[in-house]
Amino acid sequence: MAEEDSKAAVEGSLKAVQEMVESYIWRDNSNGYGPVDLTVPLTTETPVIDFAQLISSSSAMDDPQQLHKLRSALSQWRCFQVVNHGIEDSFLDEVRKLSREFFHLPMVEKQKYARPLDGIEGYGTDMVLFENQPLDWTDRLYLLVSPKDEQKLKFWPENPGSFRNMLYDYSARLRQIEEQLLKSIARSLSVPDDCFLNQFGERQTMYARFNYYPPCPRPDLVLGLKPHADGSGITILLQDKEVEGLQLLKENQWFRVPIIPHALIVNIGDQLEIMSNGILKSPVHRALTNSERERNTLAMFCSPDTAKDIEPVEELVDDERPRLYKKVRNYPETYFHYYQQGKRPIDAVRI
Ligand SMILES: O=C(O)CCC(=O)C(=O)O
Ligand SMILES: [Fe+2]
Repeated sequence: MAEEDSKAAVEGSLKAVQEMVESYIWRDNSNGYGPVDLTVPLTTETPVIDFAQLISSSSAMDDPQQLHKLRSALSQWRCFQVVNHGIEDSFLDEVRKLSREFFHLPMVEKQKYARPLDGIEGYGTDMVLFENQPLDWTDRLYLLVSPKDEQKLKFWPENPGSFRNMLYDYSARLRQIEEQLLKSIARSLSVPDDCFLNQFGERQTMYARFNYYPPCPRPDLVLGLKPHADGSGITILLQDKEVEGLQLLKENQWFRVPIIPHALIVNIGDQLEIMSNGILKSPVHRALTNSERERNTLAMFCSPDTAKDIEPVEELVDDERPRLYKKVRNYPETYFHYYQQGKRPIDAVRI
């Protein structure tokens, strides 16, 4: 190769790397969520709900105090941490260990479960749908867990060996917690216990998203996960036990969510916002990166059956509070489209 040509080739590839790096930089252009900020306050008051006490308050012996606590957690933070949920600490540690082991496998092994270009399930990075889309500094494994007959096992890792069983067990345990929470949330709003669950239907969906954030040299410029609210009904998140990273937007200010090692974080998704006629709101949140340590989290998205219409429950619509959202079916479809543009999908279904 002539000297000039090889110089051009080097410059070309440097430019390509430069462009790649640029595409990870979070630019706060039009959406107003602000720049990456590593110094925001820690939320000392993120509500903590004792699940065992909450459940006993949903039985005949009603305990209004727990329901009030839940109601105020939801209206102030739109999110809470659940302790005493009945899942053993050792099992949660096992879930974390297996997910870390998966992401540490050689790329050729992980590629066996790679997400196809036109699909959403499998192992991979952000779907790039638009020019200038800021990329998330993360690898993910995204799997549909329910309904069972729609699982695509070809994307479910067989390595580590107990990964699949772990996911079966974990999702079954979470399903029970989810159903109890939806009943308690309904009760805290003084509407019939089953009104949200009925809209979720017999074939409600559950997706697991394993998030792996590798160490990033510029946590001040690059986000692990850009600001978003979840498109689920509710999301149950297992945070990393040691490395913090989740931030929550409350009244236009970002707060760091503290680690409670064996708690589950629950947040409202857009579809429960719709069903509650906006009395509940889905919180905007984002994940930061860390320059020294990787971070692993597992989000379980629990949502209504995509073949069913969802809409505000009638008990929460009246003359004083008119209906605020349209009837929608298959909300996740709308969601993905808007999400990747950094827009709020919920705005598309407001009346
Ligand atoms: O990793 C986190 O802390 C947040 C994950 C999350 O928000 C999501 O997967 O939707
Ligand atoms: Fe999220």
